Amino acid sequence: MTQSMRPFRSVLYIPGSKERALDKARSLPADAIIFDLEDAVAPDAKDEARVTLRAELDKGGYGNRARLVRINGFDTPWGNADIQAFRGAEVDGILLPKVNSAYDIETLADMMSDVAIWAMMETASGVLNAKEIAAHPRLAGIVMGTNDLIKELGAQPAPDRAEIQTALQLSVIAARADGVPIVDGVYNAFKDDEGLWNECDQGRRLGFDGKTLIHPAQIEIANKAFAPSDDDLDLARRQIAAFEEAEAAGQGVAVVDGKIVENLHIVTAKALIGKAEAIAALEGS
Ligand SMILES: CC(C)(COP(=O)(O)OP(=O)(O)OC[C@H]1O[C@@H](n2cnc3c(N)ncnc32)[C@H](O)[C@@H]1OP(=O)(O)O)[C@@H](O)C(=O)NCCC(=O)NCCSC(=O)C[C@H](O)C(=O)O
Ligand SMILES: [Mg+2]
Repeated sequence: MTQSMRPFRSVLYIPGSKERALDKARSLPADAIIFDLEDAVAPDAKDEARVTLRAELDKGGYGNRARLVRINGFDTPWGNADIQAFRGAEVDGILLPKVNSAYDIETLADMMSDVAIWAMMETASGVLNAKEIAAHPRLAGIVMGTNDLIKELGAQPAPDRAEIQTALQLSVIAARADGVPIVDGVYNAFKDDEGLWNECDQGRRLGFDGKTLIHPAQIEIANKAFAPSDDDLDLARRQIAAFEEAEAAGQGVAVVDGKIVENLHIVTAKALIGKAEAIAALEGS
């Protein structure tokens, strides 16, 4: 599946130290997995987690889910060993935490020549440099780190996320300007389904491709929230049919449900149908 068509509705973090969770993930319906060596793993478990995770990835069994490994930063005692351990591993990307500028991507690109690089957007500098980070030729995707961002801003988290709206939007704009996927941050209250749904809905309206998750129970909600609904698809098909009819009659505009439909709406409608087909292909694989 090409990067641009790959669904990223649900992106589940799994601590690299938890063998049982690493195994369970083989049967979970997440679109993508972040195998975490950073914040989900305690300092004294880092070395063992690296070995455990590499062995599990070598065993395989994760199907068509995108597999990203979140390494520790270069400025930590573990970053370099993580890079050595995952050279040549069967993964779809390496996720670098706390990226501040395109220089950080360049540094990792020099150390790992053959793997797609993803960036965590979770520092004030990173957000201010989002455009140059997204534009780096090796950058394949962006993950919001909203916990670290709130911490660094000294902000107070609120249900409407007003404190990070600007950062969320700047990051989406940067990702879209360079055509890379972007997924929203985690919802910490993993037993609060209604709160998760509302935050997924907000993320979808802002333009995110999906949401990062911390618990398997969150997958179904994110998959539903970020998939085109039956009503969306029905409207898209009716728009395409009406526009084709208008074009055949020599007109450049159609009307559906009392609203004008122009060529730009048809581009969106076809992209929506393409997304639904990519989801069906992933779920059927
Ligand atoms: C949050 C948890 C600590 C909860 O764990 P636990 O109490 O064990 O949950 P359950 O008993 O309900 O688990 C039920 C079964 O599900 C498996 N499980 C749990 N979590 C995962 C998972 N993430 N992936 C796969 N499988 C999982 C358990 O093993 C149980 O299985 P079984 O025994 O077979 O029934 C825990 O969910 C957890 O550790 N979550 C991940 C936390 C994490 O990754 N945190 C770091 C990423 S978030 C972050 O860093 C954001 C960013 O950087 C920022 O700045 O915002
Ligand atoms: Mg973080």
